Amino acid sequence: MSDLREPRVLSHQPAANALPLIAPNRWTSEKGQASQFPTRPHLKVRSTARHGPGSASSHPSPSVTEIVWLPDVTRNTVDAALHGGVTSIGNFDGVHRGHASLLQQTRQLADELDGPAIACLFDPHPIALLRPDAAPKRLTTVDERARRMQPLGIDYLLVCQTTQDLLDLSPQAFFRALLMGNLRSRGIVEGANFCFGKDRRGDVAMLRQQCRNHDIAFRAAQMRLADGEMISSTRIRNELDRGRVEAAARMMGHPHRLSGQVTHGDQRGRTLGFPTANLDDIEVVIPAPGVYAAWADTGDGRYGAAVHLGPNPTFRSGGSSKVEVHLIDYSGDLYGQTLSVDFVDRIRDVARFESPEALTTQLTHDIRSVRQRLEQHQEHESL
Ligand SMILES: Cc1cc2nc3c(=O)[nH]c(=O)nc-3n(C[C@H](O)[C@H](O)[C@H](O)COP(=O)(O)O)c2cc1C
Ligand SMILES: Nc1ncnc2c1ncn2[C@@H]1O[C@H](COP(=O)(O)OP(=O)(O)OP(=O)(O)O)[C@@H](O)[C@H]1O
Repeated sequence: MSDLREPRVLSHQPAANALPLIAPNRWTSEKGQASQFPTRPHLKVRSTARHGPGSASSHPSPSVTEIVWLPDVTRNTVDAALHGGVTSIGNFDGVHRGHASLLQQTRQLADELDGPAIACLFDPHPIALLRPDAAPKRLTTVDERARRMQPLGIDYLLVCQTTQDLLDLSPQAFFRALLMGNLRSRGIVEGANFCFGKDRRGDVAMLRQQCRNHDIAFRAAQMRLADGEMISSTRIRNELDRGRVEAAARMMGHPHRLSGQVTHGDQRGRTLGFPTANLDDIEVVIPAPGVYAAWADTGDGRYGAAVHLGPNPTFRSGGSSKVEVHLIDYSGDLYGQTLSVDFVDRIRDVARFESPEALTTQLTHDIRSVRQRLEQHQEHESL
């Protein structure tokens, strides 16, 4: 059986904890006031590759996907470096295969027009303001989205603060404020189902017409399907809610990643022979309860991992739901660190065992299943 520990290589995707820390609510300054551009911190996502294979842009764009925060689309202006580029607007949650194909076309048109490639999203998710009870938990943080966009050649991720004023803009006013007034866009790329402006009244036909009126290039991206159905962030969330992490990964083109701070659990895991890192402060969707095969990234290395999501029904005190990670072939102290977990497959349901010994026997089987599954995954990845 091969060692599932992998040496740490500086890759295109640095570990989450390698990034500078920024306050959780970036739209609020320490005094509780919305801070004004350009005091907003810019987060640079570093990488070695620039615009993906075959790209030959002459535009002097940065070698990172830089996050730019815009608190008020109608009142604040962006830096001139973002002017005259190609823009694609959406939520880009999960940066799935449909988004990837759209963003690659954004890069391509930006190269043709010799301008920056810009992805633009709204934070918080508009539904959080419109119907707070229905707001979905996100698949990816903004930082993670930027990290995923870098190999696709996106120069800037513009994050516009969602406000009621912004949601009240008509499609025409939205087009004027953001795409003309602010970004001075020379090209726009969107998928066929794109809607914009108050009550989502603007559609692709209207956008195309507006672009024609203002001499802006417009390209409609082909919608990407999986199993005959359109890929969407909503569909991926639904798969994760059902524990189908493999189906979610197929649609995203990468496993679902969850990061958290390692905290103290009940200290029971080590007595069972399987110590676990308990994760807190998780900002993204947690898949359905169950036992999963995953890769865990400590910042110093990547390890195969058996992940337990849910309660510990075997123990009387185990009623609350937890995220527990057992790193295979690891010994060390992870308390206080950030740990990232990439979900590969679901192994089984959570069960109640007659005794701690029966649970330990099951855990031994689980680790074997996880190893096998990760070895297959590794082989598949290297093809
Ligand atoms: C791979 C794996 C599978 C697990 N499956 C179950 C399970 O089916 N039922 C259960 O009660 N606990 C399960 N557990 C959780 C253990 O009960 C838990 O790790 C133990 O109680 C330690 O808790 P602590 O980290 O808070 O000390 C599992 C843990 C791991 C790592
Ligand atoms: N499957 C897809 N193929 C190609 N483009 C897509 C696909 N899904 C979305 N897009 C396009 O990506 C841009 C961003 O879309 P957005 O992030 O809002 O989409 P989504 O994944 O459908 O999300 P949600 O499920 O929350 O509606 C839009 O132009 C949209 O048309």
